[in-house]
Amino acid sequence: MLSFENVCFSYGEAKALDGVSLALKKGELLTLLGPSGCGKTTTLQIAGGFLFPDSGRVMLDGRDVSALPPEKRPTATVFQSHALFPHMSVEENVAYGLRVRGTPRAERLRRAAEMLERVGLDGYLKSRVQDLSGGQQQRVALARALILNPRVLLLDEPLSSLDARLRVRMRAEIRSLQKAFGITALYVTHDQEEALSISDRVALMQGGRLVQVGTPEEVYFSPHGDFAADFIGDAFPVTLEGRRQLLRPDQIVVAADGPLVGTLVSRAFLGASTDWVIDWQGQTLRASVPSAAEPAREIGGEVRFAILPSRDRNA
Ligand SMILES: Nc1ncnc2c1ncn2[C@@H]1O[C@H](COP(=O)(O)OP(=O)(O)OP(=O)(O)O)[C@@H](O)[C@H]1O
Repeated sequence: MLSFENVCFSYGEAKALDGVSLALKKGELLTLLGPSGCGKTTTLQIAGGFLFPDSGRVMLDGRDVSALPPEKRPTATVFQSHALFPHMSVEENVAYGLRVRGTPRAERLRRAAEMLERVGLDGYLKSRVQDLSGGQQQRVALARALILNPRVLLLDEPLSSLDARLRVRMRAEIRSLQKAFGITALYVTHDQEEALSISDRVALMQGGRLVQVGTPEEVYFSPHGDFAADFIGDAFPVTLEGRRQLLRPDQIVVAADGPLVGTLVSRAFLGASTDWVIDWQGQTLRASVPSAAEPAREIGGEVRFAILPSRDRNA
Protein backbone atom coordinates (compact mmCIF):
# COMPACT_ATOMS: atom_id res chain seq x y z
CA MET A 1 0.00 0.00 0.00
CA LEU A 2 2.06 2.98 1.29
CA SER A 3 5.66 2.28 2.20
CA PHE A 4 8.76 4.18 3.15
CA GLU A 5 12.03 2.62 2.06
CA ASN A 6 15.04 3.82 4.01
CA VAL A 7 13.92 7.44 3.89
CA CYS A 8 16.38 10.11 5.06
CA PHE A 9 15.64 13.80 5.31
CA SER A 10 17.50 16.84 6.66
CA TYR A 11 16.48 20.45 7.19
CA GLY A 12 19.78 22.00 6.11
CA GLU A 13 22.36 20.45 8.42
CA ALA A 14 19.80 19.06 10.86
CA LYS A 15 18.96 15.42 10.24
CA ALA A 16 15.24 14.88 10.84
CA LEU A 17 14.79 11.34 9.43
CA ASP A 18 17.52 8.77 9.52
CA GLY A 19 16.60 5.69 7.51
CA VAL A 20 12.86 5.24 8.07
CA SER A 21 11.43 2.01 6.60
CA LEU A 22 7.78 1.31 7.19
CA ALA A 23 4.93 -0.33 5.29
CA LEU A 24 1.25 0.35 5.86
CA LYS A 25 -1.21 -2.44 5.18
CA LYS A 26 -4.38 -1.81 3.24
CA GLY A 27 -7.19 -0.57 5.46
CA GLU A 28 -5.11 -0.14 8.59
CA LEU A 29 -4.66 2.92 10.76
CA LEU A 30 -1.02 3.25 11.68
CA THR A 31 0.07 5.91 14.16
CA LEU A 32 3.43 7.61 14.29
CA LEU A 33 4.04 8.25 17.98
CA GLY A 34 6.94 9.94 19.70
CA PRO A 35 8.14 13.00 21.58
CA SER A 36 8.31 16.47 20.08
CA GLY A 37 10.95 16.72 17.36
CA CYS A 38 11.31 12.97 16.71
CA GLY A 39 10.29 13.33 13.05
CA LYS A 40 6.60 12.36 12.97
CA THR A 41 5.37 15.39 11.03
CA THR A 42 8.33 15.23 8.66
CA THR A 43 7.44 11.59 7.87
CA LEU A 44 3.81 12.53 7.24
CA GLN A 45 4.80 15.45 5.04
CA ILE A 46 7.02 13.17 3.01
CA ALA A 47 4.06 10.81 2.59
CA GLY A 48 1.89 13.71 1.41
CA GLY A 49 4.42 15.20 -1.00
CA PHE A 50 4.96 18.41 0.99
CA LEU A 51 8.60 17.37 1.46
CA PHE A 52 10.79 15.08 -0.63
CA PRO A 53 13.28 12.51 0.71
CA ASP A 54 17.01 13.26 0.43
CA SER A 55 17.46 9.54 -0.12
CA GLY A 56 15.22 6.49 0.00
CA ARG A 57 11.79 6.12 -1.60
CA VAL A 58 8.09 6.44 -0.91
CA MET A 59 6.01 3.80 -2.69
CA LEU A 60 2.24 3.90 -3.13
CA ASP A 61 0.45 0.96 -4.71
CA GLY A 62 3.76 -0.27 -6.07
CA ARG A 63 4.58 3.08 -7.70
CA ASP A 64 7.47 5.35 -6.71
CA VAL A 65 5.78 8.62 -5.71
CA SER A 66 8.83 10.14 -3.97
CA ALA A 67 9.04 13.12 -6.31
CA LEU A 68 5.31 13.79 -6.84
CA PRO A 69 3.77 16.99 -5.41
CA PRO A 70 0.69 16.68 -3.15
CA GLU A 71 -1.89 17.27 -5.91
CA LYS A 72 -0.43 14.43 -7.98
CA ARG A 73 -0.66 11.89 -5.15
CA PRO A 74 -3.69 9.85 -4.19
CA THR A 75 -3.36 11.10 -0.61
CA ALA A 76 -5.35 13.66 1.38
CA THR A 77 -4.15 15.40 4.51
CA VAL A 78 -6.03 16.61 7.58
CA PHE A 79 -3.96 19.22 9.39
CA GLN A 80 -3.78 20.14 13.04
CA SER A 81 -5.27 23.57 12.35
CA HIS A 82 -8.00 22.03 10.09
CA ALA A 83 -6.95 24.69 7.51
CA LEU A 84 -10.57 25.36 6.53
CA PHE A 85 -11.50 28.39 4.42
CA PRO A 86 -13.29 30.77 6.80
CA HIS A 87 -15.04 32.76 4.06
CA MET A 88 -16.63 29.65 2.51
CA SER A 89 -19.67 27.71 3.66
CA VAL A 90 -19.37 24.18 5.00
CA GLU A 91 -20.46 22.62 1.70
CA GLU A 92 -18.08 24.83 -0.29
CA ASN A 93 -15.21 23.81 1.97
CA VAL A 94 -15.99 20.13 1.50
CA ALA A 95 -16.51 20.48 -2.27
CA TYR A 96 -13.35 22.55 -2.71
CA GLY A 97 -11.05 19.72 -3.76
CA LEU A 98 -13.55 18.57 -6.38
CA ARG A 99 -13.77 22.11 -7.73
CA VAL A 100 -10.00 22.17 -8.15
CA ARG A 101 -10.28 18.89 -10.02
CA GLY A 102 -12.88 20.36 -12.36
CA THR A 103 -15.88 18.34 -11.19
CA PRO A 104 -19.13 20.04 -12.37
CA ARG A 105 -20.88 22.13 -9.70
CA ALA A 106 -24.04 20.03 -9.38
CA GLU A 107 -22.07 16.84 -8.87
CA ARG A 108 -19.63 18.29 -6.39
CA LEU A 109 -22.44 19.74 -4.26
CA ARG A 110 -24.29 16.43 -4.37
CA ARG A 111 -21.17 14.58 -3.22
CA ALA A 112 -20.42 17.19 -0.55
CA ALA A 113 -23.96 16.77 0.84
CA GLU A 114 -23.51 12.99 0.85
CA MET A 115 -20.19 13.23 2.63
CA LEU A 116 -21.52 15.69 5.21
CA GLU A 117 -24.32 13.29 5.97
CA ARG A 118 -21.80 10.51 6.55
CA VAL A 119 -19.90 12.60 9.09
CA GLY A 120 -23.12 13.65 10.83
CA LEU A 121 -23.24 17.25 9.57
CA ASP A 122 -26.31 17.24 7.34
CA GLY A 123 -28.19 20.38 8.21
CA TYR A 124 -24.98 22.45 8.27
CA LEU A 125 -24.40 22.71 4.51
CA LYS A 126 -24.89 26.47 4.32
CA SER A 127 -23.33 27.30 7.71
CA ARG A 128 -20.18 29.33 7.89
CA VAL A 129 -17.28 27.29 9.25
CA GLN A 130 -16.45 29.85 11.93
CA ASP A 131 -19.94 29.32 13.39
CA LEU A 132 -19.21 25.62 14.02
CA SER A 133 -17.76 24.09 17.17
CA GLY A 134 -14.22 22.69 17.18
CA GLY A 135 -15.50 19.14 16.84
CA GLN A 136 -17.77 20.06 13.94
CA GLN A 137 -14.90 21.84 12.18
CA GLN A 138 -12.87 18.70 12.64
CA ARG A 139 -15.58 16.71 10.88
CA VAL A 140 -15.67 19.23 8.02
CA ALA A 141 -11.91 18.80 7.66
CA LEU A 142 -12.35 15.01 7.55
CA ALA A 143 -15.17 15.25 5.01
CA ARG A 144 -13.08 17.57 2.87
CA ALA A 145 -10.26 15.01 2.80
CA LEU A 146 -12.47 11.92 2.36
CA ILE A 147 -14.45 13.38 -0.56
CA LEU A 148 -11.30 13.11 -2.68
CA ASN A 149 -11.41 9.33 -2.33
CA PRO A 150 -7.75 9.18 -1.35
CA ARG A 151 -5.89 5.87 -1.25
CA VAL A 152 -4.28 7.01 1.99
CA LEU A 153 -5.57 9.51 4.53
CA LEU A 154 -2.87 11.47 6.37
CA LEU A 155 -3.75 13.00 9.73
CA ASP A 156 -1.32 15.34 11.48
CA GLU A 157 -2.27 15.73 15.16
CA PRO A 158 -5.86 16.33 14.02
CA LEU A 159 -7.24 16.60 17.57
CA SER A 160 -4.62 18.77 19.24
CA SER A 161 -6.66 21.97 19.00
CA LEU A 162 -9.65 20.40 20.80
CA ASP A 163 -10.28 20.24 24.54
CA ALA A 164 -9.63 16.99 26.41
CA ARG A 165 -13.19 15.64 26.45
CA LEU A 166 -13.83 16.37 22.80
CA ARG A 167 -10.50 14.81 21.89
CA VAL A 168 -11.57 11.52 23.41
CA ARG A 169 -14.93 11.61 21.59
CA MET A 170 -13.45 12.66 18.25
CA ARG A 171 -10.79 9.97 18.29
CA ALA A 172 -13.55 7.37 18.50
CA GLU A 173 -15.36 9.12 15.64
CA ILE A 174 -12.26 9.25 13.46
CA ARG A 175 -11.65 5.57 14.13
CA SER A 176 -15.19 4.56 13.24
CA LEU A 177 -15.17 6.68 10.05
CA GLN A 178 -11.81 5.23 9.06
CA LYS A 179 -13.22 1.72 9.49
CA ALA A 180 -16.51 2.54 7.75
CA PHE A 181 -14.62 3.88 4.72
CA GLY A 182 -12.08 1.05 4.94
CA ILE A 183 -9.43 3.66 4.28
CA THR A 184 -5.72 3.27 4.95
CA ALA A 185 -4.59 5.99 7.34
CA LEU A 186 -1.34 7.37 8.71
CA TYR A 187 -1.93 9.29 11.93
CA VAL A 188 0.50 11.48 13.86
CA THR A 189 0.27 12.14 17.58
CA HIS A 190 2.53 12.63 20.59
CA ASP A 191 -0.22 11.37 22.92
CA GLN A 192 0.36 7.74 23.87
CA GLU A 193 -3.20 7.13 25.02
CA GLU A 194 -4.59 8.48 21.75
CA ALA A 195 -2.17 6.27 19.82
CA LEU A 196 -3.04 3.13 21.80
CA SER A 197 -6.77 3.70 21.55
CA ILE A 198 -7.09 4.54 17.86
CA SER A 199 -4.51 2.40 16.06
CA ASP A 200 -4.20 -0.98 14.41
CA ARG A 201 -0.44 -0.52 14.76
CA VAL A 202 1.78 2.03 16.43
CA ALA A 203 5.19 3.10 15.11
CA LEU A 204 7.24 4.59 17.91
CA MET A 205 9.87 7.14 16.82
CA GLN A 206 12.86 8.68 18.52
CA GLY A 207 15.46 11.00 17.00
CA GLY A 208 14.40 10.44 13.39
CA ARG A 209 14.35 6.65 13.66
CA LEU A 210 11.73 4.00 14.27
CA VAL A 211 12.18 2.34 17.64
CA GLN A 212 9.36 -0.19 17.44
CA VAL A 213 6.37 -1.00 15.25
CA GLY A 214 3.59 -3.21 16.56
CA THR A 215 0.01 -3.49 17.73
CA PRO A 216 -0.90 -1.32 20.73
CA GLU A 217 -0.72 -4.42 22.95
CA GLU A 218 2.70 -5.40 21.59
CA VAL A 219 4.29 -2.01 22.12
CA TYR A 220 2.70 -1.69 25.57
CA PHE A 221 3.43 -5.16 26.92
CA SER A 222 6.66 -5.89 25.05
CA PRO A 223 8.46 -2.57 24.72
CA HIS A 224 11.78 -2.64 22.89
CA GLY A 225 14.01 -0.98 25.46
CA ASP A 226 13.73 1.66 28.16
CA PHE A 227 12.66 4.51 25.90
CA ALA A 228 9.68 2.55 24.56
CA ALA A 229 8.70 1.32 28.03
CA ASP A 230 8.87 4.79 29.50
CA PHE A 231 7.19 6.63 26.64
CA ILE A 232 4.34 4.14 26.36
CA GLY A 233 3.16 3.45 29.89
CA ASP A 234 5.48 5.42 32.18
CA ALA A 235 7.63 2.43 33.15
CA PHE A 236 10.37 2.85 35.76
CA PRO A 237 13.39 0.63 36.49
CA VAL A 238 13.62 -1.42 39.70
CA THR A 239 16.03 -4.08 40.87
CA LEU A 240 14.11 -7.15 42.05
CA GLU A 241 15.93 -10.22 43.33
CA GLY A 242 19.16 -8.86 41.91
CA ARG A 243 17.67 -8.36 38.45
CA ARG A 244 16.84 -5.03 36.78
CA GLN A 245 13.23 -4.85 35.66
CA LEU A 246 10.87 -2.28 34.26
CA LEU A 247 7.62 -1.86 36.16
CA ARG A 248 4.55 0.21 35.42
CA PRO A 249 2.57 2.12 38.06
CA ASP A 250 -0.43 -0.21 37.74
CA GLN A 251 1.74 -3.16 38.84
CA ILE A 252 2.23 -1.68 42.31
CA VAL A 253 -0.88 -2.65 44.25
CA VAL A 254 -1.33 -0.90 47.58
CA ALA A 255 -3.10 -3.23 50.06
CA ALA A 256 -3.22 -3.53 53.86
CA ASP A 257 -2.07 -7.16 53.65
CA GLY A 258 0.61 -6.49 51.02
CA PRO A 259 3.83 -8.49 51.53
CA LEU A 260 6.17 -5.52 50.94
CA VAL A 261 6.64 -2.47 53.15
CA GLY A 262 7.77 0.96 51.99
CA THR A 263 7.40 4.64 52.84
CA LEU A 264 5.01 7.07 51.16
CA VAL A 265 7.09 9.91 49.70
CA SER A 266 4.36 11.92 47.95
CA ARG A 267 0.91 11.64 46.40
CA ALA A 268 -0.79 13.46 43.53
CA PHE A 269 -4.58 13.31 43.13
CA LEU A 270 -5.56 12.97 39.45
CA GLY A 271 -9.28 12.27 39.79
CA ALA A 272 -9.99 8.62 39.04
CA SER A 273 -6.56 7.63 40.26
CA THR A 274 -3.98 8.98 42.67
CA ASP A 275 -0.27 8.67 41.94
CA TRP A 276 1.84 7.58 44.87
CA VAL A 277 5.62 7.73 45.06
CA ILE A 278 6.91 5.05 47.40
CA ASP A 279 10.42 4.58 48.73
CA TRP A 280 11.20 0.89 49.02
CA GLN A 281 14.64 -0.18 50.23
CA GLY A 282 16.18 2.95 48.71
CA GLN A 283 14.38 2.44 45.38
CA THR A 284 11.70 4.79 44.08
CA LEU A 285 8.44 3.12 43.00
CA ARG A 286 5.39 4.73 41.47
CA ALA A 287 1.92 3.39 42.13
CA SER A 288 -1.35 4.27 40.44
CA VAL A 289 -3.96 3.90 43.19
CA PRO A 290 -7.69 3.92 42.29
CA SER A 291 -8.92 7.00 44.17
CA ALA A 292 -12.11 5.31 45.35
CA ALA A 293 -10.00 2.66 47.10
CA GLU A 294 -7.18 4.90 48.28
CA PRO A 295 -6.24 4.12 51.88
CA ALA A 296 -5.63 7.10 54.20
CA ARG A 297 -1.85 7.51 54.53
CA GLU A 298 0.45 10.18 55.90
CA ILE A 299 3.39 11.36 53.85
CA GLY A 300 6.37 9.64 55.47
CA GLY A 301 4.15 6.84 56.78
CA GLU A 302 4.40 3.11 56.19
CA VAL A 303 2.82 1.64 53.04
CA ARG A 304 2.13 -2.04 52.40
CA PHE A 305 1.93 -3.20 48.81
CA ALA A 306 2.42 -6.07 46.38
CA ILE A 307 4.09 -6.11 42.96
CA LEU A 308 2.07 -7.73 40.17
CA PRO A 309 4.18 -9.78 37.76
CA SER A 310 4.99 -8.11 34.47
CA ARG A 311 2.96 -9.14 31.44
CA ASP A 312 5.93 -8.30 29.24
CA ARG A 313 6.32 -11.35 27.01
CA ASN A 314 10.03 -10.58 26.66
CA ALA A 315 10.64 -10.31 30.40
N1 LIG B 1 11.15 23.80 8.90
C1 LIG B 1 12.12 23.29 9.66
N2 LIG B 1 13.36 23.80 9.62
C2 LIG B 1 14.36 23.30 10.38
N3 LIG B 1 14.22 22.24 11.21
C3 LIG B 1 13.00 21.69 11.30
C4 LIG B 1 11.89 22.18 10.53
N4 LIG B 1 10.81 21.42 10.83
C5 LIG B 1 11.23 20.51 11.72
N5 LIG B 1 12.54 20.65 12.00
C6 LIG B 1 13.33 19.81 12.91
O1 LIG B 1 13.28 18.48 12.45
C7 LIG B 1 13.09 17.56 13.51
C8 LIG B 1 11.82 16.75 13.30
O2 LIG B 1 10.71 17.61 13.31
P1 LIG B 1 9.21 17.11 13.18
O3 LIG B 1 8.35 18.32 13.09
O4 LIG B 1 9.10 16.11 12.10
O5 LIG B 1 9.00 16.40 14.57
P2 LIG B 1 7.66 15.95 15.28
O6 LIG B 1 7.96 14.63 15.86
O7 LIG B 1 6.51 16.05 14.34
O8 LIG B 1 7.54 17.02 16.44
P3 LIG B 1 6.24 17.77 17.01
O9 LIG B 1 5.45 16.74 17.77
O10 LIG B 1 6.84 18.81 17.91
O11 LIG B 1 5.52 18.35 15.84
C9 LIG B 1 13.09 18.40 14.77
O12 LIG B 1 14.37 18.36 15.34
C10 LIG B 1 12.73 19.78 14.29
O13 LIG B 1 13.30 20.75 15.13
